[in-house]
Amino acid sequence: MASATVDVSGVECRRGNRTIVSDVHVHVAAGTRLALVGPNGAGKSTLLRVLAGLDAPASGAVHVGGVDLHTMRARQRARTVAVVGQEEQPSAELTVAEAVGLGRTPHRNPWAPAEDTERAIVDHALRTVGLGGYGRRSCMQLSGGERHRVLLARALAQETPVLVLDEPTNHLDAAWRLRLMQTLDALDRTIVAAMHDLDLVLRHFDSVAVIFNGRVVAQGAPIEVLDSTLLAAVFAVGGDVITHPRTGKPHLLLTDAQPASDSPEDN
Ligand SMILES: Nc1ncnc2c1ncn2[C@@H]1O[C@H](COP(=O)(O)OP(=O)(O)OP(=O)(O)O)[C@@H](O)[C@H]1O
Repeated sequence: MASATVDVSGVECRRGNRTIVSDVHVHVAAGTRLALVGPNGAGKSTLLRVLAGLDAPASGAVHVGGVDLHTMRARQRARTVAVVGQEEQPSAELTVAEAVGLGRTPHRNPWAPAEDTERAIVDHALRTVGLGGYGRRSCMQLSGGERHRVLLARALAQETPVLVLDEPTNHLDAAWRLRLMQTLDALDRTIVAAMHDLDLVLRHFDSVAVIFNGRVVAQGAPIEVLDSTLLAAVFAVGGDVITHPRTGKPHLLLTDAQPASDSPEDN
């Protein structure tokens, strides 16, 4: 498994007859991490579903490693992109190991019994998300954060060159947020993730694409893109990047929010 480039060219996403996101052009270099950010309802999840191959674009194309994702057969696509959705839950009827083992489906002959190497991959993925001793437990007996870590383990076990994650730090406690980011940092995979925590984006992503009103309004290195002008215009918040006095790393401190508008935007 090697990481792969992701090229999004002229993508438009629709829900029914409504255009949610249009004219998206993004290049993600192999082995790098791109964060999609934007306010609630901006279109991040809608775009991610297209980038994961779950939905077809209304126009434009997504190429992974130079191959059109939406013309791949299902098995090839599942060997190319692993995805964890925002509200996804592992099936309550499965044990933790079975739920993670689903990530191996695209690699296995469905009639073959689980081999040692397959088990080792599942065990390794579980240990990576801190659930090493949980394999035989029912998914029903897990907390919300643990269930989310099962889904991340399933995506890791899928061993795809590309990971698509919709708000992967939601449901996670403070330590696991940081551990997850450090785990993603260490992976040689191309990662596209919708993120609300802009501070984590600043330190853990190579690039950021800002979606606002269905358009990518800015993209580039997080430290350059997430300045106070953009925070005010897109997120309606004040904020500044400061350097941590001990680590020397940049942190984004949000200061205040502008009053909310309560009129839904219908386009
Ligand atoms: N099935 C649907 N049919 C019609 N409109 C939809 C549907 N799903 C989402 N939308 C609309 O599409 C827009 C984008 O939704 P999306 O879930 O992609 O936003 P998001 O940026 O991921 O938001 P959040 O940060 O709240 O998760 C929203 O205005 C939403 O109301």
